[in-house]
Amino acid sequence: MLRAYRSDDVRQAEAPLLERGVPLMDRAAAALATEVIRRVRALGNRVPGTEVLGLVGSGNNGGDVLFALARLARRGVSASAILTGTPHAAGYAAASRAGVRFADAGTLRSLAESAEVWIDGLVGIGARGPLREPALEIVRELEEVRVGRPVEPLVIAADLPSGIGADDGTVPGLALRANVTVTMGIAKPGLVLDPGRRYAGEIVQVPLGLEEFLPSEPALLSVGARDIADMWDVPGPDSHKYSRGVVGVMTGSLRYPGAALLSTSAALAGGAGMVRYAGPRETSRLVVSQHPEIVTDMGRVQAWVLGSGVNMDDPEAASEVARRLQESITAGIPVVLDAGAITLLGSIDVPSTVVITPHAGELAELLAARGEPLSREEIAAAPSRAARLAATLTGATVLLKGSVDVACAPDDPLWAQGGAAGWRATAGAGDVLAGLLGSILAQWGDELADLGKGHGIPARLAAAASYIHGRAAAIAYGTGRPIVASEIAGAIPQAIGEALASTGE
Ligand SMILES: NC(=O)C1=CN([C@@H]2O[C@H](COP(=O)(O)OP(=O)(O)OC[C@H]3O[C@@H](n4cnc5c(N)ncnc54)[C@H](OP(=O)(O)O)[C@@H]3O)[C@@H](O)[C@H]2O)[C@H](O)CC1
Ligand SMILES: [K+]
Repeated sequence: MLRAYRSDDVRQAEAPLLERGVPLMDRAAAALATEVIRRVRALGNRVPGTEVLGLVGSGNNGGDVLFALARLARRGVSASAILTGTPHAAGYAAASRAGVRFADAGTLRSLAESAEVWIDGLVGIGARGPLREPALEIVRELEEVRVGRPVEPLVIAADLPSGIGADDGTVPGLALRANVTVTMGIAKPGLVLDPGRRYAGEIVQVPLGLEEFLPSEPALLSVGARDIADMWDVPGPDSHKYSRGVVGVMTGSLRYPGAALLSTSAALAGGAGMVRYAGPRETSRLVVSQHPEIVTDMGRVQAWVLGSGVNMDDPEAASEVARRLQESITAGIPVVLDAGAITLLGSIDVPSTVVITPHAGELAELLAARGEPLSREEIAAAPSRAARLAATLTGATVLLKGSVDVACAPDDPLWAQGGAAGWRATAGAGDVLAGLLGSILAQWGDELADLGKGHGIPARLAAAASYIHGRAAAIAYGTGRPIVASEIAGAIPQAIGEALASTGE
C-alpha cells in the first residue's frame, strides 16, 4: 500500500531530524546518485563517461541534485549543471570540488542533446504556483530537445517532477516529465493523482527516517496487489453463500438491458456467494439465461447495487430504487448507487456505507443539486477535492471515476487508484465496476452492519474494486480481443487471482 503525505507534513517531520543534525540532504543525494547509477547500468551503459546533466534550482531540491552530481562525478560520470539562480552553497562547493562543470543557460540545448541522463532539481516541495522563469524556459527547451532526440534521455526527478502540485497533482503550467521520480522520505499525493501522476514515471521512495514524525493518517493511500490479498476473504471449508456475501442487484431496464447483464456478471466474478437480481421481468430472463446461478426471488442480502441502466424517469423504477436504498440504510447494509441512482443524494444525506460511483459529469450534476456547482473540467482537474466535497455534503463514500479513480468518505483518508485508465473508458465499464464493488462490499456486509458505520472500510473496498477493475482491463487488453466491458468483467477472476498470488507490492 502506497502512503502519501502532504508536503507540509513532510517538512514538519524533517524538522526534528534536521535539528538533531541528521544529514538528510546527504542521504537524499546518496539515494539519488545510487538510483542514477542503477538505471545507467540497467541501460547497459558504463558509469564512467556517462554524461549527466543536472537542472538545479536555488532551493534544497537543487541542493539534493548538486550533492548527487558530486557523487556521480567522483564515480567518473561526466557531470554538468545548469543553475537557475544562486545555488545551495554547500552543494555548489561539493559539486565544484568534485569537478562538476557549471554551464550557462545558453549551452542548455547542446548539453541536453548529448546527456544520457537529466536530473530535475529545479523545484521540489517548495514550488509555489505554476513553473516560472527561468525554470519555465529550461523545461520548455528540454521538452523540445527530448522530442527531437533519436534516443530519449533518462529523466530522473528529484523528489517531484518540477511543475506538478505536490499535494493535489495539478499541473497549473508546464512540468518536466520524468521516467523515474526519486521521492525523498515519503511519497506526496501529487505523484499518485492525475495529471501529476503522469509526469512522475516510476516512483522510488527514499526512506529518511521520517515515519515516527509523520501524522498517523496519510493524506492519500493507494491499494496494491498485496493489499488485495490481505483484505480478501478466501473461501474455506466452512464457507457458505452468506459468509461469502450475498449481493442484491437492481440494475438494467428495457432501454439498457445490457447493464443488468454486465453488473450481475461482475458481481458473480467478484466472488459473491450468491447474486439476487431484482430488475424488471424482461431483463431477469436475459440475466438468468446467461447466469443460471443468479436467483430472482428476494431474500436476505448483505449489499445492494442500485441504478446502473435504470431509467430513473420511470416513477415506478425510481421509487423502487429509493425504497431499497432506505431499507438498506435502516438495516445498515452497504449500498452502491450508480448512474441515475446517484441523483437520489441530491436531497438526502446518507451514512458512508452508501457508496456512489459517479463519473465527472454525474458528480457535477450532484454537486449542482447540492448548491456547490463545479464544472466537469474543474472536477477532472482536481478530483480529490471534488470527491471530498461530495462526500462531505452527502455523507456518502464517493468513488469518483476518472483517469485516476479517487475514493473517500467524509472524514477518512483519500484513496487514489490509477492503472489501465484508458481501457476502462468503454460503454458499460461503469456497470461492471458497480457490480464488482457490490460483490466486495457484500463480503463485508455483516461486519459493516454490526459496526453501524463505515469506519473508512467502504472507501478502502472501493479502492480495491477500482484496482481490480483496472487490472482486469489491463488483462483484457492483453487478450488482443476488443476491450469491451464484458471482457473486463470476464477478466476479473484472473485479476483477483493474480493479486491473491502476489508477493510483491
Ligand atoms: N529540508 C531538508 O533538509 C531536505 C529537503 N529535501 C529537498 O528539499 C526540497 C525542498 O527544498 P526547499 O528549499 O524548501 O524548496 P525547493 O527547492 O523545492 O523550491 C524552492 C526553490 O524553487 C523556487 N520556486 C518556487 N516555486 C517556483 C515556481 N513555481 N517556479 C519556479 N521556481 C520556483 C524558489 O524560488 P524563489 O524565487 O521562490 O526562492 C526556490 O528557489 C525537497 O523537495 C527535497 O528535494 C531533501 O530531500 C530532504 C532534506
Ligand atoms: K524536482
